[in-house]
Amino acid sequence: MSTRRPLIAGNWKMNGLAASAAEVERMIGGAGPIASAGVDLLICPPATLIARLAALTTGSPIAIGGQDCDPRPNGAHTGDIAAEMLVDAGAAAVILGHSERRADHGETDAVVRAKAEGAHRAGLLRIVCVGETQAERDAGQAVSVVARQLAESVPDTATGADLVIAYEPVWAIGTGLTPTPEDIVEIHAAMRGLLRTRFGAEAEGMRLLYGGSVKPDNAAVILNLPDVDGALVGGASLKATDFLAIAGACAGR
Ligand SMILES: O=C(CO)COP(=O)(O)O
Repeated sequence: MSTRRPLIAGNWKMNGLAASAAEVERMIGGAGPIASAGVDLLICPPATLIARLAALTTGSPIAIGGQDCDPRPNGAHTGDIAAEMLVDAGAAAVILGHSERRADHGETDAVVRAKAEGAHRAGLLRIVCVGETQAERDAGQAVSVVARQLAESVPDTATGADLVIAYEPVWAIGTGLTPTPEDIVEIHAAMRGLLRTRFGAEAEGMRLLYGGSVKPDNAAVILNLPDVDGALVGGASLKATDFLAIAGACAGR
């Protein structure tokens, strides 16, 4: 068993209104034993809820994060949010390069890398997402696509303490489909190897999350795989009971 602290992170995507605070209150209510078992918990709501939920979770085991940030610290960029603003609102982490942003907003590896530099400047934990499409997997390119994204999206400043990678195969997101355990192990082992080659001993501290249709009923199998240090959970992170069940499966490893 590794010494890395597992992380269960929830990505709420474009979901959540002020009333969602009640769900987070329920999460706080069940988080104690999970945190005591050494599992880190993070919820990444839409930007509009960061300050509210950061205030709510202060003193609890649940941290709050953003879902994106601009690379620049401030300026005339209407609608964009700097990493420093996420910190100011109470965020401790940020998700970067999610496949939905890569697809919806044309984010390239170079853009994701610049955003990760911005997050570093602001002192945020960076969760960089990688993952192949169905067509890429069918073409036998899953490992090479992830290797390229890892090489080009992760900045040289990455450390074990401030970089998390989330492997999220695009075809597994929101579909109820997941890779086989063997396929997850193959990708995570490849990622660990590439990070070791590039970052040496720092790579041992970098947490590798799996994401894509993680649910209470598959969490235990996935979270017990080698080099899986937690999960990035979409739909199931919107409900306290599901999120806590997944995190509980992690605590029980
Ligand atoms: O994209 C995801 C998390 O970032 C995964 O979403 P689902 O868990 O809803 O498949």
